[in-house]
Parts: sequence; structure tokens; C-alpha cells
Amino acid sequence: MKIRVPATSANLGPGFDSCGIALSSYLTVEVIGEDTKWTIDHELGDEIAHDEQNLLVQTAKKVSPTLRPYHLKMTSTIPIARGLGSSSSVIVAGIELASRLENLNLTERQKIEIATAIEGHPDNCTPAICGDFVVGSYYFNQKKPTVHYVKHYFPECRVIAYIPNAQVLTKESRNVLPETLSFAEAVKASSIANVMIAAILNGDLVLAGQMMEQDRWHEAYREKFVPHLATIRQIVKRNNGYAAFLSGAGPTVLILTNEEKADLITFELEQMAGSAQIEQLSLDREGVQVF
Ligand SMILES: Nc1ncnc2c1ncn2[C@@H]1O[C@H](COP(=O)(O)OP(=O)(O)O)[C@@H](O)[C@H]1O
Ligand SMILES: N[C@@H](CCOP(=O)(O)O)C(=O)O
Repeated sequence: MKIRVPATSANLGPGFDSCGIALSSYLTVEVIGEDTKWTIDHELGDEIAHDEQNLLVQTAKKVSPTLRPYHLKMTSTIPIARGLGSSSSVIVAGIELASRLENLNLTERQKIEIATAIEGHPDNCTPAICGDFVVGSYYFNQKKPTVHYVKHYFPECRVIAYIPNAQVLTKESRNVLPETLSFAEAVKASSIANVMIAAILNGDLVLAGQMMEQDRWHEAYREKFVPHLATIRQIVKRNNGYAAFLSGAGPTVLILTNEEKADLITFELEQMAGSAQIEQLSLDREGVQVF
């Protein structure tokens, strides 16, 4: 059995902790067989555990504490701690692994509720599970954790990821956010997000892109992690791309454009100073898959 989970880009600018898209870069977990202890073969670096300390196993055991140990193989093209949902991909894979190995037959909703409770926000794990574009909310209703989510088709476009060669942990990037926002500022920020979502549903990426660049929830506070954002926005504007915004908690910047502009924008991004990988991706429409 092989489990494949897509990368995700959360927020899309103003959809903070709520909107996300799934992308064509993947984490894959292959089950080799039962074993006397958990072993995970991978080449993802020293910081990623090869034993039951790995987030994958920790998650699977949260779902099913009596799960017996397995020998697994993990591969991933999702860069770690760059704002492309690497932690979410592992959590979603862990939930799927437990569900399959223990024949739990978890529903999509159950998987989403577990993943959201672990992550604390649904914007990465919902598209990782459902694919495409998902808008979600997570709050406590009379102390009961409540998740609502809607999947919708995201208009066809080219996605370019500018991925700096430096990690920013989501936790670190959330620590710089303010604890409160004025009522007037929150009204403005949510109206921008609402128009962005409505424009996406209408297939209007020009308007959606304008809104994506008007976030008032988080990007300004995270500026120090993304000194490259302003230059990238100039490149995108000059070439009539749709938008550039912080992917998740950063430091990756995601660029949306139509097909004709993708190569030119990529070329100009490659000329920028600084050390980064630039990848052309597409939307993943399916979410987690089991082969
Ligand atoms: N393949 C993996 N296996 C185990 N843990 C992982 C893997 N990928 C990421 N993680 C965990 O997730 C952390 C990064 O998560 P986070 O800071 O939320 O960044 P991201 O934006 O990539 O999700 C890593 O430090 C590591 O603890
Ligand atoms: N809404 C979250 C999204 C974090 O995404 P990640 O890919 O950086 O883990 C936030 O902006 O903190």
C-alpha cells in the first residue's frame, strides 16, 4: 500500500487560517510490512526521525493507540518548514495509515476533524485531504470543536513557488502575529477575504488576485521572514500575473499567473538575488490517494 498526500498553500493572502489549495508536489508513504518496531526509511535529513518519534507514527498512534509497528518508506518533494504544508502532509498520511491498517474506514469529515484538531487550523489539511480549493473554519461551539468546510474548483492557472533556501517554522511565524485586531480592521480584512473567495467561485482570477495582495490579517507582521515579497510582487505586476502572496506561514511566495506569462515570470524570478528554488506547479484536484 502507498499513501500519497499533496503539498498545500494556505491563506491565499486574506483567507488566513481558512483558505487553502492543494499542489502537485507530494509526500508518499509506502508500507513495506509489519515489524517488531517502527522503522521509517527516508532521505529527508537528520531532523526527521526514523522511528516512532516521527510525526507520521505519532499521528497514526493518536488515531489508533494499539496500532502494531510497521516498516515504512517515506519520500517527499515537499520542502520542510517553507510554508507548503509539509507537517500537514505527514499528519494526513498518518491518519490515512491508521485508518487503512486498522480498517477504521474513516470518512473524509472524520479525517478532517482529526487533522484540524492536531494542526489547530483547517487551511492546510482540508485541501491535503480533499484536493483543489477548500475554505474551512474551526472554532469551539460550547466547548465542542467544530469544523465546517467547502471544497470548490479553483480556476485553471499556473502556480509558481519561490522557495527560499531557509526554513521558517510555522510556530515561529505565528508568534509574531498580534493577539487582537480592531473591529474596523477585522471588518475590512474579512470583506477583502470574502471578495477573494467570491471571485474564485466566479472564475475571476484577476479580481481574486487583487484581493490576494490586500491581506490585512498576517502578511505585514511576517515581513521580516519574506523580504523578497515586494520584489516578487513587482515582477508579477510588470508581467500581468494574477498575484503573489505568502504561502502559509512563509517563507515561500506563491505566484499565480496564466500560462503565457509563466515562463517569463519564472525567468525573472531566477534573476533575483538570494538563494531560492523556483518551481512551476499545478493544482492537485484529488487530495490524499491510496494505491
Ligand atoms: N516528512 C516528515 N516526517 C516527519 N515530520 C515532518 C516531515 N515533514 C515535516 N515534518 C515536521 O513538520 C515540521 C515543519 O512543520 P511547519 O513548521 O508547520 O512547516 P510547513 O510549512 O512545512 O508545514 C518539521 O520541523 C517536522 O517536525
Ligand atoms: N494559516 C497558517 C498556515 C500555515 O501553513 P504552513 O504551510 O506554513 O504550515 C498560518 O499562516 O500560520
